[in-house]
Amino acid sequence: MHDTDYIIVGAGSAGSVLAERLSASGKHKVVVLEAGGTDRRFFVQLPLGYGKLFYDPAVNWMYQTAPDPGLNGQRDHWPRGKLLGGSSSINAMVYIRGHKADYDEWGAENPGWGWDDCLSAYKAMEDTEAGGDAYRGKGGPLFVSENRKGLHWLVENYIAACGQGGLPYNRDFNGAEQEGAGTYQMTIKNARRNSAARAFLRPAMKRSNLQVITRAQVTRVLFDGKRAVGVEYLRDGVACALRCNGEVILSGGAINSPQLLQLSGVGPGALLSGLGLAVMLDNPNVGDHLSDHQGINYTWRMKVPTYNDLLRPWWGKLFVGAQYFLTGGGPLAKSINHAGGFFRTSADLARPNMQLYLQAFSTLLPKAGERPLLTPDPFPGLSIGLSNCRPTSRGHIRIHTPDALAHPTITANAFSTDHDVAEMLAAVKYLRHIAAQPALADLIAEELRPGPAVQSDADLIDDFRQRSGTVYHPSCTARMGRDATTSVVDAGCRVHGLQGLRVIDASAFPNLIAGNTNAPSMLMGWKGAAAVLADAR
Ligand SMILES: Cc1cc2nc3c(=O)[nH]c(=O)nc-3n(C[C@H](O)[C@H](O)[C@H](O)COP(=O)(O)OP(=O)(O)OC[C@H]3O[C@@H](n4cnc5c(N)ncnc54)[C@H](O)[C@@H]3O)c2cc1C
Repeated sequence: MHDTDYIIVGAGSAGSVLAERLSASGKHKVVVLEAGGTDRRFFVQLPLGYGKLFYDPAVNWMYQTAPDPGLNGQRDHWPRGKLLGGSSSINAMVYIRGHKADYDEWGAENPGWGWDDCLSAYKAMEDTEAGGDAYRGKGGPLFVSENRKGLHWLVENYIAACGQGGLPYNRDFNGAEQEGAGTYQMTIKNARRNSAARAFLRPAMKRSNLQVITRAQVTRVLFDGKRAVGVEYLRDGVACALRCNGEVILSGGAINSPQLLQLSGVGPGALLSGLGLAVMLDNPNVGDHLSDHQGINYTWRMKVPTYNDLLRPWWGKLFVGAQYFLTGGGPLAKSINHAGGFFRTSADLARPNMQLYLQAFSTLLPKAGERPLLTPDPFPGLSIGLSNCRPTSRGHIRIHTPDALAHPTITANAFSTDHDVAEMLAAVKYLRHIAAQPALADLIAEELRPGPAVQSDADLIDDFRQRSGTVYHPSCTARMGRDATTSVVDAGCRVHGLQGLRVIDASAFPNLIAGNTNAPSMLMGWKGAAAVLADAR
């Protein structure tokens, strides 16, 4: 007998939920191995601290993609959380579950993953500030803030402009309908980030049957025949091994889970043997089907003050700091995206294919020696961003060395299909359509990016290839499916062809959902845990 029943690799969105669920009964011993460290850091807890985590290697894997022809040959920066809570500890905290049709697509091939099943799991998971109803849960472990108070006043103008432009107000994107413009609900509680670690892992860490080991990077899954029996990991440079009685569960996220499978001999056989690795299972789907949302911001100089005027000067920083600490309010207590929406680029579409983000500030001009995106501009600026919901471009994750500490090659292949280019072109035109409505147009001084000179289709396309990038939702790299020739795990998240090994995180999404991916990653943890426990009986 070994010291633990389950080993969970990664304490991110899915791993935190899994750890809580698997340890809840007290019957099972669970060990979580997390490559990063604690989430008890000021800028992790402070909601608007988000910007400070973007390039911080202390909490961030800081991946870079291979040069991407779809982005004019540029490499894209891919932040991923490397700490308790994983990416839910560095993300922008927007809480979106996706469109119900996304889940019906999941369920068509994977029993138990259709909308009705996923809806009841979401409802059990949630504690929605706005109150429970047919679509929303109340009393669950995950508090979701309503985010209706203390918003920047330009949110009202934005929602009014969308209405004038034909996109009506929607009170709850996670309710009956996704389409419309409105405010985003947030994983923020009492003015602090409500990561999966805070909502799930930390309360469970009080249990004696759950052990969380930080700064422990798993480098390989150990097998006995075709059964996973443990892992090897590095902790402070020391090689360690851990074996389990039950199962090994990979929750390292959409980049690391396929990387770890490949390092363990599970993946494209020719690639692995070419690197001198023994092939445990030849499955070319491991690391394949990489899906991600691409986004771009349009930015305007405004005639009226925005958060730039408050967040840039020293006196403004002092003011918002005092406001936060004395009242728990103000811009520091919120995400950068107060509002947003979902729209269709063509009336013929059955459901929205684009997502909007309103930011009542702009970050076009980095300070000398500073990375972009960190400092508000020295003039009143406003940005509206958008990202696609169901891109057809697919990339892949592949190791290029047996060195487990090296980052894998990320080939994003952004905008590599005509479909994705055409719908993004229609979408950026729609942004200008919204900005041209009186509720916003009367307040706009000029368009700064891309600027009025960019008008032709060719120039608009070149602009988004030049300026767009990931909106941080890589998924599907160990995708779920019935057929082992097109997928990696089955509907119970079990790796096809092996025993005792599951992948439970965003890599296991059968398809990318329409919206942000923290909620569905936690859903993976919630429903994945139920599958593990069902098999333990
Ligand atoms: C900058 C940013 C902004 C985002 N904004 C939003 C948003 O506003 N709303 C939203 O819904 N989603 C957002 N997302 C996406 C969302 O947070 C992720 O999709 C989700 O957190 C992924 O969950 P996961 O469990 O798959 O992986 P993660 O949460 O990334 O967890 C993986 C964990 O495994 C650990 N790990 C990896 N490899 C190993 C290893 N070998 N050994 C041990 N541990 C390992 C990692 O350190 C990490 O803690 C954002 C993401 C980022 C990066």
